[in-house]
Amino acid sequence: MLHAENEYTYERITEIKDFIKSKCDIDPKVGIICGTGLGSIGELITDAFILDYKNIPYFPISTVEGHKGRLILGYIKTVPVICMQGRFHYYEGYSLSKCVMPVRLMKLLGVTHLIASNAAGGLNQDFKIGDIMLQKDHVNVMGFSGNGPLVGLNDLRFGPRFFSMVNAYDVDLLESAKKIAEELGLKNIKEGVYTCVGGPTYETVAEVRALRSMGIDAAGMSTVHEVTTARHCGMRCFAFSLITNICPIDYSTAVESEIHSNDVIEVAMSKDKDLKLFVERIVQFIGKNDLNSVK
Ligand SMILES: O=P(O)(O)O[C@@H]1C[C@H](O)[C@@H](CO)O1
Ligand code: HPA
Repeated sequence: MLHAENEYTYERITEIKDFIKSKCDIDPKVGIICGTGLGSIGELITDAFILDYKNIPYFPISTVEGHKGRLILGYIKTVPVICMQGRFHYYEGYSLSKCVMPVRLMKLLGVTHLIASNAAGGLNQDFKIGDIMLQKDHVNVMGFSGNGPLVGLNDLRFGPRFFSMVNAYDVDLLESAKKIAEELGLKNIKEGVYTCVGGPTYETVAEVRALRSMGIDAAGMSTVHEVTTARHCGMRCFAFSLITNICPIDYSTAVESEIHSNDVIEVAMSKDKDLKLFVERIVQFIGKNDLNSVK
């Protein structure tokens, strides 16, 4: 099968990078992607320089509720950061290579660490609404059919043609995040495997059962392709899912537990305080311990 050419070449993303550099002289080291309803993480940023996506050349726009569509550069506890207050999803009609363009932009701006967050449905029936699942791994179900962000010609300036996805979710960052959560007294921390479904539909009961049998703990509509792209260009990654609903695994309860996108946003926003503190401490940890560790 022939794939459409990726419009976001190295040269084009360099143009976007140069545009941002011409407006703002912050050199971000940590990139943050806010999930649905989790945009308040951006409020942590001081000396904030804010760009609406619509004012950045070649940038797509956010079309979903719960995603403001703003790029913020600034500092979290003296660590220079760049934050996407709103991400791009495949179901919005954007190709996966378009969805991940900002990750490559972050790389060209000097980012070494990515923190990705998302709202997700719990497939693991031991999970509860409001749990924070630290991602230890993912299953790239969209990739099983050859749909991935790196399909097409490879540009070695970003990374190699083939590479390992072992340690995609950096073990040291994961362990440190667990300790930070404990120190903060966050009780609802879980660990698990995430997958990205194409969306925009939520899962059928049969799909929940199938995904669960593959060892997947939470289903969402993002993150997998972002982390894949970040690893391709050598970033260290940490990701977490806020469990906004439990996916029904039984037909007898499926209808009464039917999910609505408003509930997703509401649950995400209700965890605002804990998640801001959590992200702040992780960024601080990276700033103190890890910034020079990227090979
Ligand atoms: O951007 P994320 O992955 O947090 O968004 C999730 C998946 C869908 O976009 C939306 C569903 O309600 O939330
Ligand atoms: N499935 C997929 N994506 C989601 C869900 C879900 O149950 N909840 C929030 N995002």
